[in-house]
Amino acid sequence: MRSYTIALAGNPNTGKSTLFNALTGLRQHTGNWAGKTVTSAEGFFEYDDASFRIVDLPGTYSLYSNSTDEEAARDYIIFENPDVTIVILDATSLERNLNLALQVLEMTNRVVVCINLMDEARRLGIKIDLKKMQEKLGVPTVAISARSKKGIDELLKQVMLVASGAVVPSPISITYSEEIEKKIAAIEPQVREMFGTHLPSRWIALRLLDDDESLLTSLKKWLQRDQNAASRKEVLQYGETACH
Ligand SMILES: Nc1nc2c(ncn2[C@@H]2O[C@H](COP(=O)(O)OP(=O)(O)OP(=O)(O)O)[C@@H](O)[C@H]2O)c(=O)[nH]1
Ligand SMILES: [Mg+2]
Repeated sequence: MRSYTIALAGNPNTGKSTLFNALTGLRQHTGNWAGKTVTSAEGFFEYDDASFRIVDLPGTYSLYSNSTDEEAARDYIIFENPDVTIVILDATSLERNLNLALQVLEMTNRVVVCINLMDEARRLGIKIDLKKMQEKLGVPTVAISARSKKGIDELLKQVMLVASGAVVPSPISITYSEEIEKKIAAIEPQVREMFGTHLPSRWIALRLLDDDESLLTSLKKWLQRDQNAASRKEVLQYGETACH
């Protein structure tokens, strides 16, 4: 059976845990304030002959290093490399929520945008042009009401397409000022040389330009872990050859 990992990212209070519970049958706490997710919970479900591990990340407004929540969510998306990141947006405050979506899209193209609380938006008379949003963002975009479990099937269908590689999204790419773009162009090749294609080099170059100390620490840890993994592999290979 194929198995995939999904991360759930989004602003606080957008219904991530409600969706997580609907998919896994678990009971992550939900609700205003008291229900805030503080650590990443994980659960499992099956869909279309595949098994999915799903990680409910803490809600964040951004993925810069403003808090341990933001660092945890950022590190998960960058270093754990989930097959799909679902970004959940609150349909009633899309403008604010899209900020986080754009940040995730700079980190990975394996994203499905999920607009939740559609029932609430409808009640408030808010209309959302899904097709246009999908065109602009460049990734599959679906609308759901997690609390009443509406739209979940379509969401899973899109998640499966991205997870399996049947759909390879090409997200909107943000162009910065000439000055910043020049600096990115100078740094990015070195970043790529150091981290290969495992990590998003343009995004890392941007964070380095921003002097993101916490990301630097995480990158060092990752390199260490990676080097350890490489040397473990070498030892194992050596052991195997020695045994034959
Ligand atoms: N009307 C409506 N309310 C919803 C929907 N989905 C979730 N909610 C409500 O929104 C509130 C927040 O939901 P949670 O699932 O706890 O949100 P969260 O994103 O996990 O929040 P954090 O863990 O703080 O980031 C709860 O009161 C939910 O019942 C929905 O589709 N419609
Ligand atoms: Mg939660």
